[in-house]
Amino acid sequence: MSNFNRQIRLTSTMIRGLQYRYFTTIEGHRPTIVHKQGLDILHDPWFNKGTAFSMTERDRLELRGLLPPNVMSNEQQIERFMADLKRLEVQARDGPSDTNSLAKWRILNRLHDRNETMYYKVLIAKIEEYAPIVYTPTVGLVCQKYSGLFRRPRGMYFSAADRGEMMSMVYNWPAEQVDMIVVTDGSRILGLGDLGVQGIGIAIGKLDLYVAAAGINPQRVLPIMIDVGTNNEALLKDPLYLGLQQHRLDGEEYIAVIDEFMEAVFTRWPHVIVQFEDFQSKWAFKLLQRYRNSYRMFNDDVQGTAGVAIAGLLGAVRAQGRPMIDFPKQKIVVAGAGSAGIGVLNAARKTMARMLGNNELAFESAGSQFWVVDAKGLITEERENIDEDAKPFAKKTKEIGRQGLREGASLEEVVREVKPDVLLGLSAVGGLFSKEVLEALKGSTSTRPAIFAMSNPTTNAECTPEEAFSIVGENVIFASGSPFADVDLGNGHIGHCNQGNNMYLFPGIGLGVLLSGSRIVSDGMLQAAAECLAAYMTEEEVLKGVIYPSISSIRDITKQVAAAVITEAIEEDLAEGYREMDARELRKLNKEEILKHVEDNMWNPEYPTLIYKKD
Ligand SMILES: NC(=O)C1=CN([C@@H]2O[C@H](COP(=O)(O)OP(=O)(O)OC[C@H]3O[C@@H](n4cnc5c(N)ncnc54)[C@H](O)[C@@H]3O)[C@@H](O)[C@H]2O)C=CC1
Ligand SMILES: CC(=O)C(=O)O
Ligand SMILES: [Mg+2]
Repeated sequence: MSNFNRQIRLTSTMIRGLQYRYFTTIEGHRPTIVHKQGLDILHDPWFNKGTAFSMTERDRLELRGLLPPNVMSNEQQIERFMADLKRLEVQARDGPSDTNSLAKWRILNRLHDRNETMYYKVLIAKIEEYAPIVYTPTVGLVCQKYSGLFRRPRGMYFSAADRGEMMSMVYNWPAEQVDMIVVTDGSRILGLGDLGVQGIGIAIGKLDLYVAAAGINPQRVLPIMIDVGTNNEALLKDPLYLGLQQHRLDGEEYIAVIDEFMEAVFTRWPHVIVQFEDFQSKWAFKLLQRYRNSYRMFNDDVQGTAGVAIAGLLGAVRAQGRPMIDFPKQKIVVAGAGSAGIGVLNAARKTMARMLGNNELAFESAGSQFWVVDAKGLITEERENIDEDAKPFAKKTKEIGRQGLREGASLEEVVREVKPDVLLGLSAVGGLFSKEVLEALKGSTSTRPAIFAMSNPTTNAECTPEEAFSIVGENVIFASGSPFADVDLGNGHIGHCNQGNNMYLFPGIGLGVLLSGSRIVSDGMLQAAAECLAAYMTEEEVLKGVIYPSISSIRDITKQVAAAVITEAIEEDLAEGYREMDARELRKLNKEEILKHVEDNMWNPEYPTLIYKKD
């Protein structure tokens, strides 16, 4: 090729490259019109790009001179930010500490308050590192200290003092459209109990995952705290506590507040989805039954946790080298009969019953596979004042007599006599799976017993992976609610620590419900989400004891879960569509197209080109 021809070819390649960049800029990053300039832009976290404003944009927005002259690329900006966080890691020579984690949370939170796009860029890119900061375990610490940490409000507060006002105050929120609300009354935050108004931290953390994992637009999420008081005596006495300093409302008064809140948010945003989070068990089930057929809502602790547990339990069966259909043969001991434990028990029983033929006999037979232990020991039909929700799982006196057990038997006794395949903890009691309990589990009839220490945060885990692998054996399957590092078992063997947390489902459930346009969240949609998560793991992975995916793939898992939820909504004739895709269009899509539709609707943190126009 002559030099001339080479030159022509090079030039046309360059032009094609330029055209490509030009067109992708137009297609992918439509300019955004802003009505502010100068410092007002820099102080608005939604539009602020900090040092990444280009020179032309600085001119357009009257920013010239308000920023240091060197324009940074996105990558350089993140590098500068990370250097700050890395310095903290070097300082923490003794490993992660609460002080260190809180310092990281502060740094990230400050980034959120000045540049939201970059905050989500960092969170998505480094989700493995920062999910434990914005979510469990650090979010627990943040909630405990929230009255001191509070600087800028994030979300809305509806209090018992706002009765009669909610329908109008909901219009104080600036966004015309809200897709996702996470609401708590702060009565049971993780395993940390009643934290009152400070519980808003968990709603914020969950919504950060909605943005990072499900690509819900951060301008359309709303964390909400319903402050009906607190029964936490320390907070009631603390002069710096930010919430209502009165005991919690109860009974009809409490329900009236929640009813008013639901009516207000659904009146302003009829398409919103409301996720109930960390309500004490006493109310979790009642509110779920009250609203689930009339509002687009679900309870994450009851329903999200159940789906994640089912996926893990099915994974454990596969890890034993058995087909999933053998699930109904598993003997399962559950420690904890609160919202999470009972949610898991109901879902696991239904799953087993379906596998056994889906009739009354199958349902009865499935029930006999569970032994439930709460703070008073084994629950049997002899239990006085038994909770209605726990009643279906109370053991028959005759049956447990044959097993050498009795009402109130200790967890250790139950594990020793039952020799279960699975020991699952949702008790909020750190260390409940003591040396004695784990020793008893060594007698399990399973080739590969599974331990789910699902309580949060880390200090509330029923046992650590080190304890599980060292006491029960290297073959054990282990999952915990909060993240733990894998365990080096020596000889090149690694004991894998799975994170069994509802974060693998709630973002996909929310996104799927949103895009399907279904007016309710049906059991079938939740089941489809759980099955999708279970099927995500390959045979090779589960045989290695890996029953949940790595959090680094959470955006992909969420996409798949959302697609499964939409597909089920279509099958159940519940899909009504959302925005430009109505129900008729949605029904025409095949599997691949549904996945693409989900992906196309996931928000990505990219700086838009800003153009100024006078108001
Ligand atoms: N990994 C995950 O995705 C999730 C984990 N959780 C965790 O589950 C835990 C429990 O949540 P809820 O059910 O809402 O709480 P809850 O307080 O309503 O229930 C706790 C249950 O544990 C029982 N319990 C207390 N002491 C016990 C003991 N010594 N032995 C056996 N049982 C005992 C209680 O009697 C009660 O039935 C929390 O730590 C929470 O963080 C909850 C939802 C999701
Ligand atoms: C993970 C979660 O939802 C909980 O611990 O309550
Ligand atoms: Mg929760």
